[in-house]
Amino acid sequence: MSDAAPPLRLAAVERRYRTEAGELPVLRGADLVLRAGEIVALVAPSGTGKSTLLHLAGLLERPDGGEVFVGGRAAGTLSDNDRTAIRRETIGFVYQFHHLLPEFTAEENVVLPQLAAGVARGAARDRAGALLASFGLAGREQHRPGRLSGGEQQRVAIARALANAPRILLADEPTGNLDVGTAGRVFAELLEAVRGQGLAALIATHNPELAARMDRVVTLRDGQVAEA
Ligand SMILES: Nc1ncnc2c1ncn2[C@@H]1O[C@H](COP(=O)(O)OP(=O)(O)OP(=O)(O)O)[C@@H](O)[C@H]1O
Repeated sequence: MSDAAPPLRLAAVERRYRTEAGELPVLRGADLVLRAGEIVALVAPSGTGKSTLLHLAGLLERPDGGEVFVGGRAAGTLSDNDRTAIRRETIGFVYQFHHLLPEFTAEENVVLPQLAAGVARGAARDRAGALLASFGLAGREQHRPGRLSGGEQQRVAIARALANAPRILLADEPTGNLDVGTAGRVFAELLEAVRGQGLAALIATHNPELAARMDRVVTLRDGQVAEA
């Protein structure tokens, strides 16, 4: 991995879905560079491909054309196992709905991705505790998601995304499921964590006030990334 390379680069990325009505071209040559420490808002109308772009950027899917570079490595040439390893070690995800494992405690939800990355359980628990405390969740580590508020659940999901000290954070409407006041607070905490750790972030939101708190705003137009 080259230090000079940006954490994330999309080059001429294409994605088409096959539907009953025929082929739906969603991304048609999308280019995007995410520099180290840069927080970019992705603001575009519903159905224009924000989630699709985030899935491709996060190596959850492969593009139909073009290339995704993570830390300068072309992801298209890698095996599924290598892509999984890069995703686990380099990229953190936050979704609109927390997707926490309901039968596990808050702490376990933050510990598990670390165990998957080979971290010893003791160290993983220490890091989970510190992360949860940084999001105001000290004392709630042993609660299952069902016993936490929506804002608390989303804070645990953010802590989980940061568990393996990623270089890149990708978020799809991370506070879209919360009331306005809670959304504003959780979003501020998310940005503080991302800035504090010097991560590059790409965050899709429909909320222009939240977008204005980021470094740069991009949109999707005709299947391409454009400055907003
Ligand atoms: N697996 C799929 N198969 C077929 N069509 C899909 C699939 N996933 C997404 N689409 C279509 O692709 C387009 C882009 O979807 P996507 O979810 O990326 O948009 P979005 O900008 O994230 O929307 P929203 O803001 O509503 O979440 C939409 O028209 C959607 O219906």
